[in-house]
Amino acid sequence: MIEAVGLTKRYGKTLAVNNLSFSVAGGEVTGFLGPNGAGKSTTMRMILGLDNPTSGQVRIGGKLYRELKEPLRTVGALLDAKWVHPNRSARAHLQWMAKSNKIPAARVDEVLETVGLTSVAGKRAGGFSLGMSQRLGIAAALLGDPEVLLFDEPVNGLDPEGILWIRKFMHRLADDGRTVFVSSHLLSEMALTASQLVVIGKGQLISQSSTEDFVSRAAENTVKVRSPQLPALRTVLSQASAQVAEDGKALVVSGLDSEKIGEIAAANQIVLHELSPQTGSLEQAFMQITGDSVEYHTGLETEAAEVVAAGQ
Ligand SMILES: Nc1ncnc2c1ncn2[C@@H]1O[C@H](COP(=O)(O)OP(=O)(O)OP(=O)(O)O)[C@@H](O)[C@H]1O
Repeated sequence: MIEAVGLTKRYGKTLAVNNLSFSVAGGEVTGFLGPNGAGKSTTMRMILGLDNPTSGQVRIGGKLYRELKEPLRTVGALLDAKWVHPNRSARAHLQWMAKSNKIPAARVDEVLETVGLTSVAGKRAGGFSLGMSQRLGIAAALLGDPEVLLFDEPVNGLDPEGILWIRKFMHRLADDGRTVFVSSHLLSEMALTASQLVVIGKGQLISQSSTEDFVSRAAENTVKVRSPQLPALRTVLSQASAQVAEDGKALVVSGLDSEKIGEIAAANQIVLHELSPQTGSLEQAFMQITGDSVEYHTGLETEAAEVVAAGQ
């Protein structure tokens, strides 16, 4: 369990994190989503005691990081996968970490096995691919068998196989009952990985909810209806207080679900050729909700929104 209350971090004139409160529960993967520069890494560093909040606080299992007696046994983190001594082997790197944290040496081979690095454990970590480095970073995070795991942009730069591996691995950790908090600006990836979302923009909380709720709340849910009797259908739907727009030979209806629309059409003996709910995507929801919170507008956001809209 992670609990942030009024968490704030100021760097000179930059308010990187602004009065942020949220909580992350065990047994689920929680995504930490926000545009570039939103304050995700700063928040993660404060959770891990690597940066001090200007005000507010964040607790792990009820304790501040500095109050944890053996931090690695409570919380493990993958912040920067390339943070290893390049000439050390994977095993030597983990042995050094285990020793300095009073973790039994036998645990090293266990975590190497867990992340699938046993066969390359004796090789120089400096020669590892990004995917292997990520696995080594995850092995390090798991050394103390912690209840809480933080991953900062873990799939950045990975190939599809590496992305799939990380996604499945996170689900496994959550299924064990652990608290898994993972930051990303990749929305589609988060939709597949996380069942809960904490969304921030410009350092402030935008939303905390299930991924499902986030999408359905933000993206407009409409129903596309085609009929040879469009004018009559339009009239009866408007009378039922639906908002009706015309899109070529179809109507786009909001304010009524497809069941209700079908019933109204049947009651009025109107033939339907199509009745299809149009659900918004996570991308649309994200654009809509964080639109005003993107720190540096490049025009790409609008372009991306148009691409998403055109694909619907
Ligand atoms: N050490 C620092 N000194 C000064 N400003 C900083 C420092 N660290 C972060 N910032 C600023 O704080 C804001 C939040 O940065 P942060 O890296 O936390 O965002 P982020 O959401 O992780 O972004 P990204 O997705 O690009 O990694 C940015 O404006 C950044 O420039």
